[in-house]
Amino acid sequence: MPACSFPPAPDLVLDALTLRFGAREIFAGLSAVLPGGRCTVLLGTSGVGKSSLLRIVAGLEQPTAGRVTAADGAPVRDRVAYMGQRDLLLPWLDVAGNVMLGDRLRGRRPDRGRAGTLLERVGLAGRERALPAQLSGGMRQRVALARTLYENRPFVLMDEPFSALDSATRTRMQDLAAELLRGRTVLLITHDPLEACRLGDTLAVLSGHPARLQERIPIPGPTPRPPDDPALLAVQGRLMRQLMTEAA
Ligand SMILES: Nc1ncnc2c1ncn2[C@@H]1O[C@H](COP(=O)(O)OP(=O)(O)OP(=O)(O)O)[C@@H](O)[C@H]1O
Repeated sequence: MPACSFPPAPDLVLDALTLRFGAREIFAGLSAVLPGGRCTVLLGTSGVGKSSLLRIVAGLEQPTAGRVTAADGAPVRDRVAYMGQRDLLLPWLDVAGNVMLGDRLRGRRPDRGRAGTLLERVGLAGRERALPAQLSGGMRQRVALARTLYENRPFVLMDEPFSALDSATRTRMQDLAAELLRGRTVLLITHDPLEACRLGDTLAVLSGHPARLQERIPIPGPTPRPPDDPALLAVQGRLMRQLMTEAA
């Protein structure tokens, strides 16, 4: 799979998004631009509204008000690859079938070769015929990652995509994602400050009730950053302080 088979993806524009569940306002009038071809990492305390925001961008949740558009004016929804917190693998399809599910749903001919290459890259070569029930949680998450990468979309939305992985596998999968998602507009949720600083071009913290996006933190230099990169270490300390203040 090429790192990016189209020009850098456009900005995503979040325009005055409001979300209410009953009387509870999760966020109100939230606006932001997610820079095109860049990875924005979204952090914040549990329950603040990160997944809801991601689902709105994915078109899976309707905001109470506001809208999400792409800077090129074309519709967003059919250009999105979404990887949720739950792997959403279909239990009756084998691993390769799950990776190629999108093509099957769209009535397109699946590309077995590309699915196989991606499964190899996520460390699951030889498991193409396994059923999801025969896999560990971390393996299932890597199948979901392969499926997301297989989709080859300009907008990629990922909700804690590496949470079930041991730290060595997690680091390898972060490297793979950074390589294969280069040039796409990515919004990635994580609770892991190191992961945020390895992968993010920009960090955004969502906090408060209703939630607001705090001042964004840019990190210079290409991703994935090595864990001892000086730019990473400087921002990680600042980020930790901010997250601890928000959680207090
Ligand atoms: N369909 C729903 N109906 C009612 N309330 C909901 C619904 N979905 C989410 N919520 C509430 O909205 C708030 C934000 O949830 P959300 O899952 O977006 O948080 P989060 O920041 O992603 O949390 P976490 O980090 O734990 O995944 C929570 O209080 C949650 O209970």
